[in-house]
Amino acid sequence: MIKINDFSKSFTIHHLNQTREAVSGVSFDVEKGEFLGIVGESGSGKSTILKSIYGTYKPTTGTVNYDSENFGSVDLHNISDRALIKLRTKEIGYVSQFLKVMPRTTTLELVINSMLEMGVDKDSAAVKAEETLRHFDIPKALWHNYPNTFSGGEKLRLNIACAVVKNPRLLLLDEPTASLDEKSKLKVRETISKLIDNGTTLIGIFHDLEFMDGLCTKVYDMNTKMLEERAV
Ligand SMILES: Nc1ncnc2c1ncn2[C@@H]1O[C@H](COP(=O)(O)OP(=O)(O)OP(=O)(O)O)[C@@H](O)[C@H]1O
Repeated sequence: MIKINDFSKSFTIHHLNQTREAVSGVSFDVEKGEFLGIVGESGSGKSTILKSIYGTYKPTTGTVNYDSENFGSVDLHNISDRALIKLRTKEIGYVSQFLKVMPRTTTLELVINSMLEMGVDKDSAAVKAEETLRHFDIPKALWHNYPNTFSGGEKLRLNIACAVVKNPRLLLLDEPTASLDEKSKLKVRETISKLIDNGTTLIGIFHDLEFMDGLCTKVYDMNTKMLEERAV
């Protein structure tokens, strides 16, 4: 479903007039229904790879190919903005540690909107949104609040809720268990397990990959640049 070939990314630091290489020489592929974990030390370029799969960054060299339901096989960096938006709405989800808040949008509305943009009707979206917020232990008292005041863990749980209600074909997870307590981490693990059962393909960055033991089918190590199969 995803094929990354000889990927590298450099950033230009304009005020220093410098170019910095964030990552280079990365190649791997992920088949439909697999769960790839990316490991490596801080600053090794894990998030940069994930953001490039989401189309936020363009690679400096190499290609990122995706086998899309709507468009067939596409090079994610040679498609139109409109196609990329459609992929993000309908096919590819992204969970980061940082919540993207919308002005004057409550927590409940944020989750409902995630589904409305996919074409789900308003009543079904409202029912599913409440069910999902309950599942991720976001207290009802917070549903009508603006989430910009949420704690780190509440924001992360809301981010995951907004992504999973859309039932994406491919879900990118950037440290989805960072700052979560054991109970919330178990919820995330349970959710990932359900997504795998539903055929979702996942690529995730985890500091404690052991927590995903038994779920991860492959691990890419940024230090060795090796892809290793895992028994599940
Ligand atoms: N937009 C950017 N502009 C300039 N440098 C960047 C940018 N994004 C990332 N970098 C640099 O690229 C390198 C890789 O960053 P990245 O966030 O991908 O690492 P990471 O492995 O995900 O780190 P961590 O585990 O600490 O989150 C770092 O040195 C970072 O400073």
